[in-house]
Amino acid sequence: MVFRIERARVAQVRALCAIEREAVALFRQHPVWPSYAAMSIPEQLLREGIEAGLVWVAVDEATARPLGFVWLERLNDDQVGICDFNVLPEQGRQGIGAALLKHACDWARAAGYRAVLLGTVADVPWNAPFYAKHGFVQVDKQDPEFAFALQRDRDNGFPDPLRVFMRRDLSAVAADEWSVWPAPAKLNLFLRIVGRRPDGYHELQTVFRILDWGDEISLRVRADGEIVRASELAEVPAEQDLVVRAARLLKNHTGCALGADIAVEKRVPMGGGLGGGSSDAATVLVALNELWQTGVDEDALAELGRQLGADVPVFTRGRSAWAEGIGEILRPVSLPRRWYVVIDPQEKVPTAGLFSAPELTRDAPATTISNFTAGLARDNTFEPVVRARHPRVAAALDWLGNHATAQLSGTGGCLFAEFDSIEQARRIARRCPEEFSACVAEGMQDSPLALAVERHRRGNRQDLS
Ligand SMILES: C[C@@](CO)(OP(=O)(O)O)[C@H](O)COP(=O)(O)OP(=O)(O)OC[C@H]1O[C@@H](n2ccc(N)nc2=O)[C@H](O)[C@@H]1O
Ligand SMILES: Nc1ncnc2c1ncn2[C@@H]1O[C@H](COP(=O)(O)OP(=O)(O)O)[C@@H](O)[C@H]1O
Repeated sequence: MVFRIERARVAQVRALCAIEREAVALFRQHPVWPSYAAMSIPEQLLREGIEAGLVWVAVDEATARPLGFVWLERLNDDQVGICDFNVLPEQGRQGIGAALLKHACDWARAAGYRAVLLGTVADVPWNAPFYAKHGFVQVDKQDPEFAFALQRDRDNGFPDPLRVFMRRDLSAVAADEWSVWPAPAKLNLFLRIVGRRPDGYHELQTVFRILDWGDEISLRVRADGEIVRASELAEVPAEQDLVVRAARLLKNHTGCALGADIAVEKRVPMGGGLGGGSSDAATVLVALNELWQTGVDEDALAELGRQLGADVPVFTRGRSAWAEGIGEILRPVSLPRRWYVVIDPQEKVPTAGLFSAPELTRDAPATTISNFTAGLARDNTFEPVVRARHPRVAAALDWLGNHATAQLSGTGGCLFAEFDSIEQARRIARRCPEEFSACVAEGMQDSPLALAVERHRRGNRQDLS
């Protein structure tokens, strides 16, 4: 069997759940069976894992049929856990499990995590002994970090003596190895155009909320000084790609002699008003500044970002913020913990075209942070223009508007609604009509990029000490 490992897709959720049922059936004669038989993977959770890029699948090279998968979860800023891991029993003994496990651990290390943890069954060869063969060591299960998992076992009737927890430590990545960095999406929680500058650019007021969901950038330092894009992006030649332009800009600004290979895993719809391209650029600026050790400070990185696009500085600074000017005058705002259903109506909405629309309101009344915080400013100046010009976006706004307060992000076409709990958001996302796509994301105070920078720095410091 020739197989390859790739990131799982949402369309594979059912197939992965079926693999889990088959793999679990191996425990039919085992004391854990009653608790395993009663449980199955909640499809929505697996779907969210896939959207977060935390699930990898082994597929048959010839037929693309899924043969096994591994699913990681973030436990805290420095550790990931293996949430689930299964290979079809008929495909055992071909190295599929070992390859999946290696892939997941390699990714965690490249993302700066310091350890992978898991809970498994002590006495079957394909569980604890398999992990031991791949570098995992048993840890004290009375450690408070496992209290939650042990309680869950008790609730599910899992026999306690058969449970073991294991851990594999990871070393920090060197600059000439691939490292991975998040490029989170943003929402505009409101957006008003309050004026126009002599150069034609529009003055706006907005609140950028950074999400825990977005693209992923892989970087590897090159000694030859070249900037090389190692992934394809539909309709965007390498020279115009914001990630290449960001790397060149930082290189020219600092005179750094090093180069970089850059690969982008795109998840954020392009031109959707979620700032995906801007965030990719910001991540390249911030992460290369770490890897090249060029020491550019936060203000100077934001200024470089501004040269690439109005939305870039909020991502380099890495905090949800109130914004004015063309989006570059930023003030951090403290926002309550909220979850969002983000809908992609799958319609391209051109930003420049909307800014030049004659019917656009360009003199909306300016508001204040306290009005926004009091819930008095939730409008988006572009919404009526986008509604009139883009019927699919209007239909998506109407659908979401039947369940919650629907808002356009940026110039659209993506839209969202805000919820007090993740469960409420999931309930609505599940009902999304097939012609659109929906995902659930949490609003962040600090950007996942800022957290990743801290994680990589901690890792390097610990390895040095
Ligand atoms: C309006 C926002 C809100 O987040 O929309 P989205 O792009 O996210 O939908 C952004 O500020 C957009 O930022 P960004 O997408 O980086 O815009 P840029 O590349 O700088 O500009 C694209 C074009 O939009 C127009 N433009 C953009 C920003 C602005 N404040 N006034 C403008 O008139 C200009 O014609 C410019 O050539
Ligand atoms: N790395 C990139 N990712 C996305 N878009 C890019 C990138 N580089 C250049 N672009 C161009 O920037 C445009 C706007 O991208 P994006 O930031 O995704 O949307 P928006 O500004 O609506 O939030 C895209 O349509 C594309 O032509």
